[in-house]
Amino acid sequence: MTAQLLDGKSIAADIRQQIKTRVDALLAAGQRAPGLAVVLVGENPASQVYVRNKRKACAEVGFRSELHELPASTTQDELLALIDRLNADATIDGILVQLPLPEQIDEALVTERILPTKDVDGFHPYNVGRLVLRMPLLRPCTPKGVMTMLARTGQSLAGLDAVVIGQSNIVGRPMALELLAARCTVTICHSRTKDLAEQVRGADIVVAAVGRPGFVPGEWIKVGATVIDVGINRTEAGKLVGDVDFAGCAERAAWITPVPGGVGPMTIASLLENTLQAAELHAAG
Ligand SMILES: Nc1nc(=O)c2c([nH]1)NC[C@@H]1CN(c3ccc(C(=O)N[C@@H](CCC(=O)O)C(=O)O)cc3)C=[N+]21
Repeated sequence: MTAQLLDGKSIAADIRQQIKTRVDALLAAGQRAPGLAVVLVGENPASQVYVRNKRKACAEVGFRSELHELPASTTQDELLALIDRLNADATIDGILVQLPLPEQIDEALVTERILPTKDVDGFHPYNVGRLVLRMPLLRPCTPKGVMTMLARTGQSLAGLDAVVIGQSNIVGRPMALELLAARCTVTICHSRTKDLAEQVRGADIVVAAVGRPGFVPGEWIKVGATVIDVGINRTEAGKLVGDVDFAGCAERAAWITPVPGGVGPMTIASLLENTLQAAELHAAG
């Protein structure tokens, strides 16, 4: 392997340390700790793992977190009523409703019910619109975490060709907007893209967010490119693998993120940053 590792686990630990210092300063000034409410509906085992990791990270930096576990049979109105209560709760700065939700619940409607200043996922149309207009308030966590990692390579992003594979609302689209704001030339590829290999071959930055194990082979990677793997796929053996062929891509890339220990921990670090930012917004009134 020739690529340097973009070690999300270690960058995320740095960020937690910085946040903890700021929380300690808040507390020393007599202010309350930032508070995050996590809402988990149903019993998706992967969601339970993520939620546990998020709450552990909160505890580490001195945030208060509360978990609202609701049965899979929860109605949309019951969930909306909980969000209304959390919106009105002055000790709660951030509300995270873990996705996916059971099919009887409209995710878009739930997302829109969260106050934009408590929307620490950055999924509310208000926050999406702010990002489109290059005046972001709360930014989606995964793309924000990727931008933090890209900054750690020390390279200037202006003028680089970036290819984002995947066009989801939570990763691909906001990722493309972040890269565009950083003055990359951005291409969003998806299942109807005519020649994906050709697009990726020209890219200085490749962000893979497709949800298919090993989807991007090493032969597609331009020598010296930066490869960001957003995929989290669990194999039958219970192993966690990304969307790129790590060994093959690492032979050509200058920088690459591992899975696990790459984008995942950065997503959680960004959630902590957003929760602190929301607390500051709420303290300012
Ligand atoms: N409202 C909402 N917000 C989210 O941010 C959200 C969500 N719903 N639904 C599910 C996805 C997924 N997601 C991850 C976060 C951290 C890791 C993570 O820390 N991964 C570790 C491994 C964890 C493991 O062992 O499974 C790593 O990559 O090293 C993974 C995935 C947040 N999501």
